[in-house]
Amino acid sequence: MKPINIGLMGVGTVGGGTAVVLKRNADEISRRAGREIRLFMAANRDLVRAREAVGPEVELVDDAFAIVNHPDVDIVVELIGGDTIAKDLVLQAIANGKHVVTANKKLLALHGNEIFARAQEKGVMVAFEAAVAGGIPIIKALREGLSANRIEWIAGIINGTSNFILTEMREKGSGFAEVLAEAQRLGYAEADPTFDVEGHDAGHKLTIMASIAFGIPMNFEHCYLEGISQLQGRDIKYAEELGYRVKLLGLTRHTEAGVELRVHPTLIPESRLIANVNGVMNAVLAKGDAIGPTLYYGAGAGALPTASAVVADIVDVTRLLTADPEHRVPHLAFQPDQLKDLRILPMDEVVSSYYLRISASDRAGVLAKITGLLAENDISIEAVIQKGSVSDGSAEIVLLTHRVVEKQVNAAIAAIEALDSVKAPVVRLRMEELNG
Ligand SMILES: NC(=O)C1=CN([C@@H]2O[C@H](COP(=O)(O)OP(=O)(O)OC[C@H]3O[C@@H](n4cnc5c(N)ncnc54)[C@H](O)[C@@H]3O)[C@@H](O)[C@H]2O)C=CC1
Ligand SMILES: N[C@@H](CC=O)C(=O)O
Ligand code: NA
Repeated sequence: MKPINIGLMGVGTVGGGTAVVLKRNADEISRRAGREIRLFMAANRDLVRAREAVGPEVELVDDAFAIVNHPDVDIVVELIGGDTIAKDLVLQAIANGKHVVTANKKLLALHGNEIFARAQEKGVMVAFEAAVAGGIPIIKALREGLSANRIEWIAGIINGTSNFILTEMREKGSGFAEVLAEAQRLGYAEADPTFDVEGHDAGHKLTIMASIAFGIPMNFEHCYLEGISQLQGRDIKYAEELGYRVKLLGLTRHTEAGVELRVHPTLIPESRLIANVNGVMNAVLAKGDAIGPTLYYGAGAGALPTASAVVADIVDVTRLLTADPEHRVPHLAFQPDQLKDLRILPMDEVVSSYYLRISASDRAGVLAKITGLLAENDISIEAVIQKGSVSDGSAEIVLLTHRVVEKQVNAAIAAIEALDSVKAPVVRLRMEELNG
């Protein structure tokens, strides 16, 4: 049987890793796919670096359109990133009837609705396992393994760079900028690392998972994003004293009122497995009504782990090439005409528990005033610690609340900040039990 010809666009961290895995495991891969899979052509801006990665036998070009328009390329692998040229290339590949494998979560979260519609019309596959949680086969698990379930919620540590930064800061006391530079050197970070540390990348991945889990279109524009750049070391420390770890979490939940779609630093009880996921590792907790909570763990970024997912998609697509398009697994798990446009809840309507840190004058009666304002807003307190007076005569009060709608917490914070004895903005972090 004729080999499957791969056209690789972008030979950087993930593209280079993909070339390595395709070559190193060629025998295993073709035994699984049922035919030889060969790297036929590659495109990269820097031809010298790309040549080192792909070897002498592969045709190398600097114009990726030469790949999507080449009649002998069967599967186009997009590993350039971003949503400008990558979008044009993917749409052109689809228009030319080629199957696509991509690791590009930004492209899918922002333009997936259009891309999957075009792919559907042309009867081609767009596979994207590497786009969410790197090497962890989470797309496969959500789309196929849990297809009997009504998925209730998903919570994930889905940005390796942020988790690496939080871990290094906590364990070694390293500085934020220094650890971010290390994450960039190791190839974990996005081309623009603000996407990692401000929560955008996790938001892209969460958007894709919510779409597959609940059968909704991509809704990235409604995803709430808060990253780790403003997180302070003392809050991580106080959280630990109270038995919690702080993680950048992507959380999506199907409620009667709509779908929560939010990314933010989150306190998680330290006894949970997911609270102990460190470094560049990712983990996704998915709760199905039949199976209960399930946990998926593995490397969320880096050349070879991400290539593992890219190559698995290439194998999947190869196996299904001859299948009637109607009998393939739908791109977004649900049949395309069964997607529902559910409402995404604004943050005001989200229900969570909260960590509040209040810097107040160390005077009698201040704590009573604060707890009074919380009570006025129907917020009950789970724990309080007061840190001793600091040199300027102020003290820090750290409170954990029970679950309450966010609008009420915002109202209470505004009232607390209006007190004469409160001098600085209240620090507010969300807290999730994640116990099913
Ligand atoms: N690095 C990681 O651990 C992971 C990355 N991803 C995604 O994989 C994709 C690629 O990421 P990386 O490999 O890290 O990026 P990278 O920056 O290392 O590689 C991108 C490559 O594309 C090339 N390129 C840029 N514009 C081009 C153009 N117009 N024509 C041809 N080549 C061009 C660059 O020269 C570079 O070699 C992105 O969508 C990223 O979000 C997904 C999961 C993990
Ligand atoms: N920049 C991303 C790469 C993988 O998706 C991350 O750090 O997780
Ligand atoms: Na994955």
